[in-house]
Amino acid sequence: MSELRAEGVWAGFGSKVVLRGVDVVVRGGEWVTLLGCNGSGKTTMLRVLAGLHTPDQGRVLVDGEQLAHLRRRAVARRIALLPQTMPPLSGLTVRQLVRQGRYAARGPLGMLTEADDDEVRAALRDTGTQDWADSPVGQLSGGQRQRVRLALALAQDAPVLLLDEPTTYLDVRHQLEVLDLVRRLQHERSLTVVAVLHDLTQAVRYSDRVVALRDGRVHAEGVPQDVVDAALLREVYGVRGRVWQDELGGLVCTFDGVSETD
Ligand SMILES: Nc1ncnc2c1ncn2[C@@H]1O[C@H](COP(=O)(O)OP(=O)(O)OP(=O)(O)O)[C@@H](O)[C@H]1O
Repeated sequence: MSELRAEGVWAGFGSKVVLRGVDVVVRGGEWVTLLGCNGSGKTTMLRVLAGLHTPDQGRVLVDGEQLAHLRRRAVARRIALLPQTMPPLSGLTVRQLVRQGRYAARGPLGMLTEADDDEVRAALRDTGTQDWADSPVGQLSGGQRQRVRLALALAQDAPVLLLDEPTTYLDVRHQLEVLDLVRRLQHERSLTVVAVLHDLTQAVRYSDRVVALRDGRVHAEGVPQDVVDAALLREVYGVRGRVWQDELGGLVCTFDGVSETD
């Protein structure tokens, strides 16, 4: 199980400061969800955690090793990222694309072995994408493509999985299927998961802990039941709403409107 730790991270784009001294600890095997309104820095934080965006100050450690001291491939063996957007997928078939996940771990000149193909098959099977293995990715629907992209990240077989809005484009059934799948893999493969989710009910249901960002700082963190409340809706999202427990014990958020105070 891998622990991911960000210490005092400041990061941005040129003179634009996005993250202002963020500390986040994700313990091995834990699922932490980053919350926050549009533009609050969630994607930037995920990219910092993936070693793809270099902080201006502070550092990120995976199992006590600084990402900045690891080679790109060594990072890829430890951390896989499902990004929010991907470049156009050209004419690759689903299998060819998912095999790219193995090259991320092996290097572009590395030969793929039977064991690599087993990983690819497992990723296709686990995401329910094996029926499209020989179809061009470009011919799939947005939701089907999203599941293929998850397969690509899983094929990397890294102990840390970072997911930037993994349920985008998915209908509600496939949203739950993907989140259930990630939770199953979290337990079966002892994955450490950091996700960005916009649906608060889902965030509460699937996360061990949540970290809410506001103006580039950690505004609140903890177990979801402690953190997600009406004050968080107002302070972090600027909406009036209620958070209540349904008869099955799950937290549900109901929104009444945009807050006048924020
Ligand atoms: N490449 C870039 N160049 C300049 N500014 C950027 C760039 N990428 C993001 N930003 C800015 O950084 C801030 C944080 O963006 P980020 O994508 O991290 O937010 P987010 O919380 O993930 O938002 P969303 O919920 O909309 O995905 C925003 O103000 C955004 O405009």
